[in-house]
Amino acid sequence: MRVDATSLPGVQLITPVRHGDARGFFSETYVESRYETAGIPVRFVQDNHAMSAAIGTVRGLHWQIGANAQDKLVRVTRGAIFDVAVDIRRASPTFGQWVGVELSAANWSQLFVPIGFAHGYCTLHPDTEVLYKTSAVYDSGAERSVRWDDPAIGISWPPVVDPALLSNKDRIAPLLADAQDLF
Ligand SMILES: Cc1cn([C@H]2C[C@H](O)[C@@H](COP(=O)(O)OP(=O)(O)O[C@H]3O[C@H](C)C(=O)[C@H](O)[C@H]3O)O2)c(=O)[nH]c1=O
Repeated sequence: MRVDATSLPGVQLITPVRHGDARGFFSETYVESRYETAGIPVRFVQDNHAMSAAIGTVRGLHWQIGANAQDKLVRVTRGAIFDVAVDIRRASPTFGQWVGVELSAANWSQLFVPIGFAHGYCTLHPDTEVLYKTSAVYDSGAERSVRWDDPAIGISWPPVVDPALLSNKDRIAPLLADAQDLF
């Protein structure tokens, strides 16, 4: 398993080993003890699976607050995404800064997004499937969001987001300056 730091301390890129043979491959995509050793001492309690049919689908930027704040471990099993984490901890020296990485079925990489970061992605292929673990369960009342294209954050999204396919919730998300319940 390879672990790489990103430009945002705490946000890590993990690439598990894929054992290939004439049939295909086998991969241990999560082993708690191995991830603890890698600096991800998190107990995950929920698995999510999202499929997006269209290229240029944007989901995010989201987080949960309070007891339902979530660490996330994100991977792609079909297609590809540009996966983004944004530091929303007001006291952080990197507040408002973002990091983006391509996660794909081809590169098999995972992104660890700790509590304190907003998360979002855009799809780079049709029928992209994203699987991710969270360290707290879903609570719609604890969900908060900020606009994916807020100029104050300035994420360099790939051209596929022109036009972006958005949920109604994401279409009306607030700017960072107006967002509620940052960390
Ligand atoms: C997140 C979530 C959603 N849902 C239900 C609620 C809606 O009926 C439906 C779609 O929810 P939503 O539009 O919030 O899904 P996304 O836009 O993909 O939201 C996710 O987007 C970004 C990328 C994230 O990191 C979060 O995990 C999450 O906010 O699934 C559930 O039942 N459980 C859940 O954990």
